[in-house]
Amino acid sequence: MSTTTPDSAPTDLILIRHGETAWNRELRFQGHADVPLNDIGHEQARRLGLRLAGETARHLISSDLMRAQQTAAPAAQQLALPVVTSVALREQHFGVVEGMRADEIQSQHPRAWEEWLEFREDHAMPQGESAREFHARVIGALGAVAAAHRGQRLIVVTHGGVLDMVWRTARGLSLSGPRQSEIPNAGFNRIRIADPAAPDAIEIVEWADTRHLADLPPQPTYDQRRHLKKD
Ligand SMILES: O=C(O)[C@@H](CO)OP(=O)(O)O
Repeated sequence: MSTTTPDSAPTDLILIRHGETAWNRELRFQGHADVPLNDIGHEQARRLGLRLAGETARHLISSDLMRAQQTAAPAAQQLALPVVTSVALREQHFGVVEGMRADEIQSQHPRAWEEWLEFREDHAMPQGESAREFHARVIGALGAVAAAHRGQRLIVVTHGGVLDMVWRTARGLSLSGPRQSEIPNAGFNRIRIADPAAPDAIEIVEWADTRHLADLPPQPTYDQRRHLKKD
């Protein structure tokens, strides 16, 4: 029996947003800032590792930022896989506002904050990356990963913004406008890419499943304008 994978087989990607950090709980913009998991985030990662142990994944790829690598570590141990890191799977770059809460940005960079609230795809925070640039980076990176491991099952640990780009692309939504999907820390998402040469054609198979996180503290909730608390 042949063990090669037919060229037509879709690539199955399990996409994970990293576990919680102190800055997630404080609703601070993180972007490329390298923030570690907090205690809840480590417990989320541990539970995720147990859940992923049942997946026949062949590769484990992670954003090189610490919060993603720390989330990948228990799964790597369960599956006895090395973690391959990728700079291209980092969060959107938020430039000078990284580390700030919404109220701090509003007082220190009022114009940038006003523009942010318009959610235009060509807007970038000062010294940051626009949604359009970010989309090209991350969908290109996922296409390259799918091409390198065609027809296989992979685990990719990455960030909320990356998952937002995947959701918009799969649903044919504009890159402008606020997020329209739930993206919990350490949630489980599964997508398929049929043709790595056309990575925009994404099928969403499962999204935002958090059954493995039951009875952990509730995650901070956001209104449509990310980084603002709902209440
Ligand atoms: O950078 C951040 O603040 C958020 C934005 O979505 O991303 P993550 O916590 O997933 O890295």
